[in-house]
Amino acid sequence: MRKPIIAGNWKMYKTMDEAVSFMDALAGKLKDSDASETVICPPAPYLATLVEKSKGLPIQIGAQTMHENAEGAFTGEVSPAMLQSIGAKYVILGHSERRQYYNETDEAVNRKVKAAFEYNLTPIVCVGETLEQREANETSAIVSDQVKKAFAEIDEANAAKAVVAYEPIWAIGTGRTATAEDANEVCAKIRSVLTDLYSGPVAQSIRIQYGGSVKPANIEELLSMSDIDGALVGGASLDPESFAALAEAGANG
Ligand SMILES: O=C(CO)COP(=O)(O)O
Repeated sequence: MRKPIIAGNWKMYKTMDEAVSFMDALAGKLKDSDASETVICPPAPYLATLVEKSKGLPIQIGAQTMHENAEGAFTGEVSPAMLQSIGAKYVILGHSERRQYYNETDEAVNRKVKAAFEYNLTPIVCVGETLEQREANETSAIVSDQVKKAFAEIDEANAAKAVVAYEPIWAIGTGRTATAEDANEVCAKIRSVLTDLYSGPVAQSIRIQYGGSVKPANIEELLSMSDIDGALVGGASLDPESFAALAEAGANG
């Protein structure tokens, strides 16, 4: 049985005061349940504060990206060792915005996935096709290739802990969600690629999220699908009421 995982990706939103108010508003609204997991991925300057604020709450804190090296002369970057040292537990890797605006390649994503495991961080590995690719019927090939490259040389023990997020690029921030059936079909394809790479039980234990205009109004249908084990949420994770509703759906489903 896979635990649903609801993760909020705040992207480049909120001031420190707003981030702290969000955590205060969320406290008491989340069910402390072993049946699901809830994660917030704030901008880097708020990570350490939010790790402190999350203590005693059923919520984990994750980063939105990281460098692949533990340290070095990489001005402006944040390393996996730094994230581990402040108590972050998750890291989003290969988000389509990182791939598009910061030229993150599949090979770079793979190096970061390896680094995440080295520092005991759970990677949320993002994959997804553009609208053009979907219209050209390339979704399955593109997403399969991204998954294979992200998991290259990752052993079974680590792979079993990973989270994969299927985020069709055309559904991000557009209000256009993939239908639950279409999203599930791609998530099932991802699981079949993972079954080819690893043993069946490992592929069955890897959690696969859907992301792209997820809201309280559509989360239950998405979570009811056989291969969707959670959601990676942008816009609707910024408001404590709506994020709490998403987390509640995760805990119920
Ligand atoms: O990119 C996303 C999460 O990583 C999805 O963003 P939206 O939920 O705003 O569409």
